[in-house]
Amino acid sequence: MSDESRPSPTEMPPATRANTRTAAVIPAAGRGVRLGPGAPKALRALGGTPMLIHAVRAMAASRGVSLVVVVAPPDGAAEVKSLLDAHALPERTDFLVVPGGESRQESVRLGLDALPADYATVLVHDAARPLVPVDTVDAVIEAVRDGAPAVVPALPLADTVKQVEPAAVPGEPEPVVATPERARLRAVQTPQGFDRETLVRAHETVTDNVTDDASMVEQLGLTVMVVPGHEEAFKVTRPLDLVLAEAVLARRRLNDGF
Ligand SMILES: Nc1ccn([C@@H]2O[C@H](COP(=O)(O)OP(=O)(O)OP(=O)(O)O)[C@@H](O)[C@H]2O)c(=O)n1
Ligand SMILES: C[C@](O)(CO)[C@H](O)COP(=O)(O)O
Repeated sequence: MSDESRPSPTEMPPATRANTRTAAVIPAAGRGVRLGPGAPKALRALGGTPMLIHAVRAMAASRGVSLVVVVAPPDGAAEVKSLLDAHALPERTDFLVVPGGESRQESVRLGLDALPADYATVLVHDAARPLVPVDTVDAVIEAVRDGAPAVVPALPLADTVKQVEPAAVPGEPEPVVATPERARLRAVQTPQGFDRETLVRAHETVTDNVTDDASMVEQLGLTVMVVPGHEEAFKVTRPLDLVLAEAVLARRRLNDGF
């Protein structure tokens, strides 16, 4: 629905208006094992500021997001609360901090459990994707509000992908069993956007441990829609990703003149 055809908030009946509210859940409870030893990944510095603060700002930059729920490392909720207090964040946005769980799936569920009743749209955004541009966030929200039960931002792949028979011994050559048609493949990012009831049902129904919320909705038999992702929404997973993130941030600061 375009902005012109959507009723303005004051024209909507109260129930509908309340139902358009969007909250962002940020799972930030991971250790970051693949990044190497150190503090939990979300608390590590990027351009001198914790990665989590960048991710929170990226969500709060969208005028569609009025609540951010940060899912903190299990023993780090107090530290995360202090960090949010210490950094400038938009006044129009509310913040909640809850302790996370053993898996990403559990952390997201704990974030969902903390949501007040009047949020009908939920974004789930990795703290490990600190540089997602606001246009990507807005595109995901728009597609959910237009009626999709689940929306993911995604990019076409740069590399050909092979499906293999995994080697019994790591590092040994692996036989290729298929080459999926690259034009039909997409690399999925976050924020992923959901009709809240759908995401809650997915988390209640899917018991095998999956890291991608949208794939849980697929398991319900519902269609997940894809909107264009962004190169700068990459996930900081390994050490080289942190080098790239520092470079992207430095370029932004240069372009912004500070
Ligand atoms: N128990 C967990 C595990 C992961 N996450 C979050 O899920 C997001 C995506 O996970 P990933 O990048 O894989 O982070 P880690 O699990 O920390 O990474 P690793 O597998 O390298 O330890 C991150 O923001 C991470 O903090 C979480 O909230 N709770
Ligand atoms: C949700 C996600 O970021 C989509 O690409 C991804 O599934 C997270 O996976 P990870 O195993 O936690 O890195």
